[in-house]
Amino acid sequence: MSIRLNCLSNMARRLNCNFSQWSSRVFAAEFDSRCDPVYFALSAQTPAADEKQSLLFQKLFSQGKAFSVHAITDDRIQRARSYSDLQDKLVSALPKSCNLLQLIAFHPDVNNSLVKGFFIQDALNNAGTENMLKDLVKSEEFHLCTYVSSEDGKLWQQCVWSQRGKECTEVAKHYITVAAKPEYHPSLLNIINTVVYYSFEDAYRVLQECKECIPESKEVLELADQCIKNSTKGRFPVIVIEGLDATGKTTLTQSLQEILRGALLRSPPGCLSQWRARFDAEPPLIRRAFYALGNYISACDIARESAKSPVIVDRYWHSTAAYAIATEVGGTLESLPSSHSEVYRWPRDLLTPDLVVLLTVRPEERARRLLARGVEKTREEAELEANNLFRQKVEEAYRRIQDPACVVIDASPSKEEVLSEVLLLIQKHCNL
Ligand SMILES: Nc1ncnc2c1ncn2[C@@H]1O[C@H](COP(=O)(O)OP(=O)(O)OP(=O)(O)O)[C@@H](O)[C@H]1O
Ligand SMILES: Cc1cn([C@H]2C[C@H](O)[C@@H](COP(=O)(O)O)O2)c(=O)[nH]c1=O
Repeated sequence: MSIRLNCLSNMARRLNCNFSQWSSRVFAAEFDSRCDPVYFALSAQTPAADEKQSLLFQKLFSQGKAFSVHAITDDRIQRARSYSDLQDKLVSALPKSCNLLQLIAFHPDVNNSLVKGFFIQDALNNAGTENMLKDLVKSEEFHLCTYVSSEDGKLWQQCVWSQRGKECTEVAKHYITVAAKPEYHPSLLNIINTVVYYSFEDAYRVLQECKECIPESKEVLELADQCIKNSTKGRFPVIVIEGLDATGKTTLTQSLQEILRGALLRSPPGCLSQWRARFDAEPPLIRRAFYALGNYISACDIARESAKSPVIVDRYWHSTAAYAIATEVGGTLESLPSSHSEVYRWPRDLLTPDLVVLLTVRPEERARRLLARGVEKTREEAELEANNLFRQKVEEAYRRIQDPACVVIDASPSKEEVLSEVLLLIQKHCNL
């Protein structure tokens, strides 16, 4: 009995922590990934009704009844998974008349303060939508906001609903005001140690926290436990080949292995293959920790093999960080962290290769190669094809990673030409 009470009070504390700071958050609603989000804040005081406010209200509230839902538990694993579940539920359960947008809530300049959620505009004011959303908050992992206007329609308020016992109750109400656009896209607040991990321990900790809800984590952790920490390179060179899908990495790495009589490794390593699909289905916090640990396990193999021969690696840290950053950062290419941002730094405890080559291919040629190959695509690969902006973001993030930075090669020419150019680079950088 006392254990159950403890659990309940812990849960209340977890929920309260995010909730108590709710009214000091800024909100960003993403209407179009190519434009800036629409920012708003909350106020206990009646704000002045001016033109900026009415433009904001038009954008937010002219498309029918509006709602928002956020996953609010303090447990980061539970929050990330609840958000994913919420997305799936909303996509499948909301009526067609609803517009579903991402709505993030954050404290400007406070790292890891970002809470993800959704803003829903229901053009047909379906009564069922509100009931369905109220049902959702029953689980206590979420809270729901409804939006109401003053009688003259000049002001709007956000009402927060939370489950109290058997009732879904209104627990707070604030005016909505315009908020200034922050200096950096708010998604940058949650990059470090949320989608990009800079040490073995940080990635390891995430999977440890998942042991209960994802039993496969234990097996991945066991493999990670076996790898030697801070493994260092042997006397032979280590060459990493990076690039978007279908830029020719497999083709080139196989040729290099033959010519240099080296070992060919990849990240994530083969020993993790059986769990890859399982972790690909998890939210970024968990999925990216899996890939990060994959690099440390690969590093162990690289250390061993580079004592015997040159080592060629098909994808490594650059891929892990570039895909994570590009997926997480909303908005345009300009929203990416600036070139010298700490998000592009190399983890201090990860074995550093001698040379990293980034293969770039003209988009039309890449599309031709993807089509010619015709194998099954991951969701990300499909997105890369469909979404030119995402492709540019991944490639730009690759180019910004430092120490070691990658050497960019145009891999659009023939296989033979690409190979000889990379061999020249290897000679220059690795004394081979
Ligand atoms: N230089 C080249 N010119 C023309 N076709 C190429 C060249 N390099 C590779 N290809 C072809 O493009 C396709 C993709 O190449 P490959 O599998 O080597 O890419 P990849 O980068 O390893 O892809 P992924 O990351 O998705 O595994 C293959 O059909 C391959 O034969
Ligand atoms: C290594 C690594 C890969 N990914 C993603 C990026 C692509 O969508 C696929 C490509 O993998 P493949 O094995 O080369 O076909 O996986 C990632 O997100 N993070 C990583 O560290």
